[in-house]
Amino acid sequence: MKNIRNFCIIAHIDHGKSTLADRLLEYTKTISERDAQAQLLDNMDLERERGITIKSHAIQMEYKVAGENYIFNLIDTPGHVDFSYEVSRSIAACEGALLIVDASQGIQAQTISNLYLALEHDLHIIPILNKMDLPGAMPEEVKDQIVDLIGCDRDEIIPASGKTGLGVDKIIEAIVERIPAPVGNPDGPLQALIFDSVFNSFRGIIAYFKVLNGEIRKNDKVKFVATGKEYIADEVGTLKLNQEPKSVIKTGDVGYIISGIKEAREVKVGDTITKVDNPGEAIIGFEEVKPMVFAGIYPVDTEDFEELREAMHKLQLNDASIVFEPESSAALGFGFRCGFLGMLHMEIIQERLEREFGMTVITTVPNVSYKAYMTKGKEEIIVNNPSDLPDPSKLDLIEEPYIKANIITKSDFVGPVLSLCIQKRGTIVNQSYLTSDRVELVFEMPMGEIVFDFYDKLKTISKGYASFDYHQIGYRQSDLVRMDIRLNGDPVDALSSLIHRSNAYNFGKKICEKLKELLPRQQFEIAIQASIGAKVIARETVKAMRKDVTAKCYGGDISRKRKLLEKQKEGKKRMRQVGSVEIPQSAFMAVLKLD
Ligand SMILES: Nc1nc2c(ncn2[C@@H]2O[C@H](COP(=O)(O)OP(=O)(O)OP(=O)(O)O)[C@@H](O)[C@H]2O)c(=O)[nH]1
Repeated sequence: MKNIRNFCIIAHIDHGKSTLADRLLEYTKTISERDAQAQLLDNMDLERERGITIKSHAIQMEYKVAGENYIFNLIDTPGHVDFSYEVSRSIAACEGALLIVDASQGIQAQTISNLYLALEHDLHIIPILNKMDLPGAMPEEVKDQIVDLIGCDRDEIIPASGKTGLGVDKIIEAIVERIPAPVGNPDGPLQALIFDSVFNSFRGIIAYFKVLNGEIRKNDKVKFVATGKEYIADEVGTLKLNQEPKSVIKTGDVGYIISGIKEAREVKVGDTITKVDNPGEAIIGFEEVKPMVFAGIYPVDTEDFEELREAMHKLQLNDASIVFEPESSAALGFGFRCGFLGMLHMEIIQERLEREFGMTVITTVPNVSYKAYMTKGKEEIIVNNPSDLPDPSKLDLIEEPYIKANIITKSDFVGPVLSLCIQKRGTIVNQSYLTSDRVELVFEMPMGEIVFDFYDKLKTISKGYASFDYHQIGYRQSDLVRMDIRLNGDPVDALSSLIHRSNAYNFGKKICEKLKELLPRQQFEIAIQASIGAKVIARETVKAMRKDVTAKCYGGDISRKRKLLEKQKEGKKRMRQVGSVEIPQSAFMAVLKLD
């Protein structure tokens, strides 16, 4: 145990975590340079393209220092806020963390939030100044920031470059010298923390764990505490480039278990593995991950509903964090109301549906999860879909989730960032200067306001010089109303939204204007209205027009005429009918992109 080092790498997105991890793997000869495809740790296609580590992974290295053999377990953590619970469990499995800061960018919002998580778990921090090879590197300035942030000595900071390999030897040395060995009782009852799981189509779910106490052997009868399920440990082993089966994984070490589990839902990150006889207690800190953002997903072609259902089920096999239930919409037909960890997670699912299953889908306006309390009996109702909101006359109050947002930007942009946040109903709770021209702003704001376009706007107004991170801080009462969109009097359920009363007028007006642009003229006039209850708050009109697609075909070429009519029919399939009005698919997406 004394020669094991468990550590993770924490960094803001794109500060070079994966690249540096590759260098460590090469240096310890865990992989040869030839094996090192662009970035080994991100092995999901989508991840590589997006350059975001979506799922955390772990890999073991062996290295000899001063005649002694060491085992390094590197636990990779996802960098995006949507996956923060996974980050916290990965961190809980470590004793130390490499804190990577891009020398040309300095400390960013996620550097800080991940650092706090690491400090909460008492990890030893090794600060690393990465990308020293860049001409824009500002080592002295960024060192100041790091010293200010974590209160370390200046010479504890290791200058490095994932590109040139600078500093990798120093990092290895520091891992051995500065990160403490794991502690635990090898003779105690088994307690192993699950920090991740992956799906393998041949072997089922593979759970990654760290043994805190006791040991786990092949063929042990084990129990997963939170789910209460029992399994036989068909295979345990360590994670090298591939899985290496072992007969036992002992206290302090990291490994994997395969036990014939078919569904991701049965393996919960944060759960404890113990033995059926002589069980240990659950490790504290387990939380059920809850979806934060909800949206409807509908097949473009209504006939593909069953196919979509199958695809969703398959996705759920390897991504337990997505939830869905069937719903139907007058405008869109049959589909699913899906819950996601966040906006990025939602985009990923949408993309996977397209790529892996060839499904094109319509996604409705996303919303967060609200709590409504009835006047009668104060009954609490969870509202994941605006159309589920009970009649306002029967409602006592509505609550919405709030977040604490951390924004780091240049001092030039403090004004615009402040006004954006205030416009999004945020209140500032702290403002502090990290250096003379970098400011950290802390806001409390409704989560519903950031699901739309907050991040894009923030990037635009700050010319890219703002980083943003958040965590939830509970529910607060709010003056929320349901706004409906009507076309010639018929409500389009898929366009309903829950919104703060003060924003309703503006938002309603914008949607109506946008729809006016998007609705093709039809043979009658179309009234587009935004309403709260019976009260109309905005209105636009699309004038009537008779569109004769064959008008261009003077002359009598019948085949050409037929072709045009066919084309029109094909187009119609992609339209949705509400009452008498046809709505193009793009209209459902367009509300997401309101300026
Ligand atoms: N010049 C230079 N570029 C680097 C260095 N390290 C990484 N990069 C580049 O920076 C970009 C981001 O590197 P990654 O290793 O993917 O960053 P990451 O932190 O793992 O990113 P996420 O997984 O998205 O959080 C890539 O284009 C790398 O090629 C470095 O030391 N010097």
